[in-house]
Amino acid sequence: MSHLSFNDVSLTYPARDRNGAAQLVLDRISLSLSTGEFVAVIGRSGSGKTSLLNIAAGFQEPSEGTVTLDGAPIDGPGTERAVVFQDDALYPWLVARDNVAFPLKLRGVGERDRRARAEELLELVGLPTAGNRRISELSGGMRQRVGIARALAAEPRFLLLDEPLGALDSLTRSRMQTFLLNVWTKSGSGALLITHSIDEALLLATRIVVLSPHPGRLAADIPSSFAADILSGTPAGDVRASPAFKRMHDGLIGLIHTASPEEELAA
Ligand SMILES: Nc1ncnc2c1ncn2[C@@H]1O[C@H](COP(=O)(O)OP(=O)(O)OP(=O)(O)O)[C@@H](O)[C@H]1O
Repeated sequence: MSHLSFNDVSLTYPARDRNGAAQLVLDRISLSLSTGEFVAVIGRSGSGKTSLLNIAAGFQEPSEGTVTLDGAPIDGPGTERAVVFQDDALYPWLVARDNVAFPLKLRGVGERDRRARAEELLELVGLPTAGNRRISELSGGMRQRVGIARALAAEPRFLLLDEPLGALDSLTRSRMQTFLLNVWTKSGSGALLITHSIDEALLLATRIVVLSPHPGRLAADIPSSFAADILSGTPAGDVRASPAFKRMHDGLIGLIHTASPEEELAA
């Protein structure tokens, strides 16, 4: 089992100009994520969710504290942590298969092996016949699946997901939530999901972390069992309709309220 840990992580952005003030965005965050866990981070806009993910990805250095992978400090991006963004960021000049195979090419995997692995991954994400299709011929949901397949190609220990379903229509988003849950279970990785949707956090996560804004502080870290219900076959609609789900949903809204009373709530 692997562990990705934030140890007393703070982040301050410098003042934008001479008259501005430096901005403390994350304040002493300590949080650990293991493979086999799915942690969703929720909180008001500006609470530092994306900054937290960027630090885990190695795109942004913390001002204080460290992020460690199995005890060793990370000092930049690495193939053991794959990132999926809201915007799929695929290479439009490559067909779907070559997009998925790209990280393998970087690793020096031979053409035949990368092709076979890319086909396997496309099958895993439910696109067994899309290998030769151009990115422009794929729907938004299909593109996100290709993006997820590409993220899985390097066999990362952790998937860092920044609103990966945020740009999809609500029907596609619901389908993709169940899909993402299944792919995550099969991959054996750990997942860190940034989402604006409390509903999505409840359906997918084994733990829900709430950040309070200005500066971002850890307001709550709560276990959740609805993802296990979905994985054992309960339809998402039934899970959502259960009194326990509604109670937890209301509880999280209350928590975000308490953490940021002056602001409007997430949907
Ligand atoms: N590169 C940057 N330079 C200066 N300030 C930044 C930078 N990136 C983000 N910020 C500020 O840091 C704060 C946290 O931003 P961040 O994007 O991490 O929050 P978030 O919770 O993900 O927000 P949202 O839900 O709106 O995406 C915001 O006030 C933002 O304006």
